[in-house]
Amino acid sequence: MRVDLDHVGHRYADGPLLFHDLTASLTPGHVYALTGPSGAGKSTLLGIIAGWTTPAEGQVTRQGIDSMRWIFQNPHGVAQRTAIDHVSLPLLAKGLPRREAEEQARTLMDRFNLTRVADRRFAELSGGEAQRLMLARAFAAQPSLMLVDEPTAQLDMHTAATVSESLSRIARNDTIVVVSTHDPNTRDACTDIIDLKNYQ
Ligand SMILES: Nc1ncnc2c1ncn2[C@@H]1O[C@H](COP(=O)(O)OP(=O)(O)OP(=O)(O)O)[C@@H](O)[C@H]1O
Repeated sequence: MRVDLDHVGHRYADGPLLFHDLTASLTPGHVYALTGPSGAGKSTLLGIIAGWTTPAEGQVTRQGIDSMRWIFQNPHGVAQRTAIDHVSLPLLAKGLPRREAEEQARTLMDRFNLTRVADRRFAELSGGEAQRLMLARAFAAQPSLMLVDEPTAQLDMHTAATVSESLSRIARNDTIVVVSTHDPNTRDACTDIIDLKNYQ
């Protein structure tokens, strides 16, 4: 399972070249921070990695990527459903019996420090809890590729720190994780850094 970027660069129509000559191999077990100044093309590169945008330059090759999850800066959940329901659902969808799905969901939630709020409704969660829940839910689906766009952008510093801390623990040998971020704590929680500043 891997995504290879080979001399990738991008510009929109006749706009300026955002970045160029980016060569990198993304493999499971790593959490890649995608950093760079505002407008450098972080979200664009996430779209290129996902295969949604064709780069203006270079090649992207994907091997063994059969599922993908996006997590955006605003957590979206079902207000009246409990936190654990959100994490159990992808497990139930995979065919697990309810009891087993809930057991696995609780184990996952524990990893994201959500045990205390497992039975709370989504509407009652704090911003950091809701964002961590999005990470736990995405992991429950066991995607090969997980793309996280500015997960702490809407959070205060303390809450953001709890999300960054969870990111540091999500490296898994069956998922490639890429996180676009401005936040130095989030960057430091990742295992690798791709700084677009170096490709301008
Ligand atoms: N579909 C599009 N068509 C034309 N220009 C675009 C499109 N999407 C993004 N851009 C421009 O490309 C540049 C890079 O945008 P992008 O959102 O990838 O940057 P970013 O590094 O994620 O920025 P930020 O940190 O502010 O979120 C910006 O100038 C943006 O206005």
